[in-house]
Amino acid sequence: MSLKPKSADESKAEMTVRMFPSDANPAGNVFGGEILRQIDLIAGLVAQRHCKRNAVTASIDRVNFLKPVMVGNALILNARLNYVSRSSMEIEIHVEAENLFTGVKTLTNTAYVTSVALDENGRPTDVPPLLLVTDDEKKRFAEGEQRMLQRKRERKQH
Ligand SMILES: CC(=O)SCCNC(=O)CCNC(=O)[C@H](O)C(C)(C)COP(=O)(O)OP(=O)(O)OC[C@H]1O[C@@H](n2cnc3c(N)ncnc32)[C@H](O)[C@@H]1OP(=O)(O)O
Repeated sequence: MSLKPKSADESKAEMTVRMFPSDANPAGNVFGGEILRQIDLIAGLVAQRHCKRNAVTASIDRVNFLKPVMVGNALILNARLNYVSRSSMEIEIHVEAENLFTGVKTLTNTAYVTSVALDENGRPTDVPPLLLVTDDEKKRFAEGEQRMLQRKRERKQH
């Protein structure tokens, strides 16, 4: 039975978390690994909202650390699906740090996560197609497809 297409708006997510001293690296700003953890968390949430199944992270790539995040900042993560193939889903994540004293928000990170939906036996399984409505959604999908093909080429080289 073919799965009903779903829009990216149905699964998109925003998450805000406060950064504490326990999230810091020895230099005093937020540890990159903590930001990656939050990226992985929100990507998994978006993927499972879309496929309504267990989904695992297959890759996290093109992670940019553009500016440092300070302890005390709120970390605001926005994530949405760009592209889906048979069992894999590409999620784009943008991270901003909000200075809670000034309200100034700074784009600090961008990343792509690929999640793969698994069936009851832990094998990759079909996900609903992505419903593409706007020109922006069609552009994101086409670019996501190119990145997926590039990832496949790179995996073959390993
Ligand atoms: C949210 C979490 O914390 S999960 C924990 C961390 N993640 C994990 O433990 C996942 C460990 N990895 C795995 O279990 C496996 O490698 C899987 C499930 C990701 C892929 O399994 P494979 O047996 O390689 O499956 P297969 O080769 O059929 O590929 C399935 C799909 O995954 C995609 N895929 C596989 N490996 C990767 C990768 N490294 N990067 C991106 N996509 C990938 C394939 O392109 C394919 O996509 P498609 O079905 O849309 O065409």
